[in-house]
Amino acid sequence: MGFLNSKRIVIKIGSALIAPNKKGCSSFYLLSIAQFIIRCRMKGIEVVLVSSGSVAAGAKLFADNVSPSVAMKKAMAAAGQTEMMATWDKLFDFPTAQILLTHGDLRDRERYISIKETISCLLENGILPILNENDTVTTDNLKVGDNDNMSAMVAAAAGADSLIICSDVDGLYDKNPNTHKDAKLIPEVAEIDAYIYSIAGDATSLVGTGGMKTKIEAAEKAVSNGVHTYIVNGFSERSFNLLLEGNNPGTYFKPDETPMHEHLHWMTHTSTSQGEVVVDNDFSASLETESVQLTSDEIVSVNGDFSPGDTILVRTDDGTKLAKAKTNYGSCLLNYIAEQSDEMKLSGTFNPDGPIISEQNIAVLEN
Ligand SMILES: Nc1ncnc2c1ncn2[C@@H]1O[C@H](COP(=O)(O)OP(=O)(O)O)[C@@H](O)[C@H]1O
Ligand SMILES: N[C@@H](CCC(=O)OP(=O)(O)O)C(=O)O
Repeated sequence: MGFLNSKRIVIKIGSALIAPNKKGCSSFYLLSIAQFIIRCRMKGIEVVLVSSGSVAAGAKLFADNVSPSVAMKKAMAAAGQTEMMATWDKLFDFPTAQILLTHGDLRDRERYISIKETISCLLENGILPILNENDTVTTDNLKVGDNDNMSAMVAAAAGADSLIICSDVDGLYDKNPNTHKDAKLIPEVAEIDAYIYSIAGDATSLVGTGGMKTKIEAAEKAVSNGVHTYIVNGFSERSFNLLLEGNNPGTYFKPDETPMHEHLHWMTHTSTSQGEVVVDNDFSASLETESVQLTSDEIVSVNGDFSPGDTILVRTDDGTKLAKAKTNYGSCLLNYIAEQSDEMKLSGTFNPDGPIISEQNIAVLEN
């Protein structure tokens, strides 16, 4: 089992564990989680914490909080975040650090590198990084939206070997255990396929976001990065004891044997496309070969506004998503290339500064 051999882990804690029933923060469940973190560190395992709960923690401060507006939820997050950090902080006798992120930060390569470097520097200095989404400044376009997916992105940024997602149930069941008494726990998932997604439902608790669906999305991101991934019951101290004994307390997702290269993983699972290039079937066919190169004669059209270095989606006219790639050209120049005469495009030689996308920067998507 992978966990005990880990050098660095990410542990994600859901809202229900921090602020059960939206009545402010409670250390009731956090005590055994903090003990686990301390014991990991004593074993030499570096720990990064992704903690939800700011909205749930702040809710009690707002009079009419039954169906809060978006603005009120952001205010709850701002108020609850300080209480949540203070609650964690008093459980440790080593320093903690707060990192608040949006998807806008994670999908920008420079800011992503900065996050990576900060996390590593904190760990090297014995400080526990505690991350959450910066709910107050997010917009629909900028947010990850749930901390399950964010924890997988953080696991990649941190270069973690294991991701432990602590929830309010024992793991992934063949159906929602809160609504089906006969639901059975699935101890191990070797491959995340359509069946696994079909059994993963939404949250049914008062405070959770995303339910099992976002945990499966997170697991998919993590295993493709070679990360041992677990969904465990964070209410139970037993889960943490079992992990520390090298056993699986919930559902274990086996990591891919050949993890994606770091940059390709970031492009596929963290970055979002700033625009798209529609290509012909010759390019689709070339994806099956050893040397993939997009030439000007294979471009059908260019959509969106992007700059050199941005991530773009490469797709066919019928909408099939072929690849995500880092473009060496901006949309203006690619539009110009796409509009050239057939003779010029046929030569495929409009290449003043090298290839349109470089082979090592193409992440082929599975359809
Ligand atoms: N197949 C399933 N197995 C386990 N839980 C499921 C399943 N489908 C839906 N769920 C729901 O997912 C919930 C956990 O997700 P969520 O409430 O978002 O928790 P968290 O706050 O820990 O992220 C469970 O309480 C359960 O109601
Ligand atoms: N950023 C939000 C948490 C969002 C979220 O994913 O919540 P959860 O499903 O409880 O992990 C908060 O701090 O309230």
